[in-house]
Amino acid sequence: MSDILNQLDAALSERRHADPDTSYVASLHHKGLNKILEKVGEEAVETVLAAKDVDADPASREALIAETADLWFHSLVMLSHLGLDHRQVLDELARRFGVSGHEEKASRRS
Ligand SMILES: N=c1c2ncn([C@@H]3O[C@H](COP(=O)(O)OP(=O)(O)OP(=O)(O)O)[C@@H](O)[C@H]3O)c2ncn1[C@@H]1O[C@H](COP(=O)(O)O)[C@@H](O)[C@H]1O
Repeated sequence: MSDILNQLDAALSERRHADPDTSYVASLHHKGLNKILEKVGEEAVETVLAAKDVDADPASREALIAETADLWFHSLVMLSHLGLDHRQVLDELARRFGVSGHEEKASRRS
């Protein structure tokens, strides 16, 4: 999985300073953080709406996969805009791996 994430992050760095008229990634950076965050929020809502349809219509699984890809993509653009990339997120997931969410939450109270 991280092969495509590595490739995508390299493409995001490379396209950041491209011509906004020919690069969607460059156009997002050009419009700034607020526009990128707006897209992340919009894609998150579209992902939730697509997921709600899956029980009633299994064919909408493809729409859910596409919306989730849009959400991940725009989240990667957000990280890139702020000087971060997917590796820090994967490291954080690795750090949490095997730690029960209930246990972790309880440890925050003590
Ligand atoms: N993975 C993606 C990717 N996923 C989604 N999108 C774009 O994200 C946009 C989201 O769609 P929307 O319908 O929400 O957007 P919209 O309605 O056009 O946007 P608004 O004007 O309403 O804000 C579409 O334009 C998609 O084409 C992506 N654009 C680029 N990439 C990757 O980024 C690379 C560089 O792209 P460019 O910078 O465009 O060369 C590409 O080679 C791909 O690998």
